[in-house]
Amino acid sequence: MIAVIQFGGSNCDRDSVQALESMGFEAERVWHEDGLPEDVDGIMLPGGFSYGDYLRAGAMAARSPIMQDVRDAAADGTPVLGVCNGAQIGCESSLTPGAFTTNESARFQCEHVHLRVENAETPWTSQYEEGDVVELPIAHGEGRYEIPDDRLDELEAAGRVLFKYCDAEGEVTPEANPNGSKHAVAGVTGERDHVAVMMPHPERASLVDLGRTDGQPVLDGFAK
Ligand SMILES: NC(=O)CC[C@H](N)C(=O)O
Repeated sequence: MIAVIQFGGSNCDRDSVQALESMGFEAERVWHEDGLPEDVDGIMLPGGFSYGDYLRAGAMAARSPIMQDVRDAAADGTPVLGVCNGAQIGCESSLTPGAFTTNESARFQCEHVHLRVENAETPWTSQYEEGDVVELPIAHGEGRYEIPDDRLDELEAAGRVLFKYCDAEGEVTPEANPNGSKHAVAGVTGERDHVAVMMPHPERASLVDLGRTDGQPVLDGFAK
């Protein structure tokens, strides 16, 4: 069973469960105060506005006791994927490096973007080829990836950048970077690649009925 953790203000938990179920996974919403069930095969931190994004997006949810269970499960090899607010929570709880902060535009942005697959050898990207261009939706006000330059160089060298924002041809340009993320980073892995976070929403592009399935390969990472 994949646990989709719900905090006060999460709003992509139902969509995430629906997308995962449509792909044949067993998935359940888990209220954070109830703690992590024992029989968990995967953990998704869904999008939304946990605690109203007060302090910094994800900062308060990261301090919920369930996040220690999530870190322990991740250390034991349970796959963890944080999407959007879940990505912010992932970074705020040290599952993944860096931080997501206010978009360069200082506005909430809701649009479709192109992403280039930087490393196709992670559970979340193994169904793509390196350099593939994927189209996924974004919807965030605090999606600008920030991290010290030398740390980012290390991550890039270690293949820990999953996706970069790019144009339709796969070129990484300032114009194609919707939020001003450093090096156009849209998603990174933790120390081990079964833990990953990304700002774009794969679950919003995983239902055949909605006409776009570019996100399914990401969610399929839970099966790896
Ligand atoms: N869709 C979401 O998860 C919203 C992300 C977030 N809390 C923001 O606006 O930055």
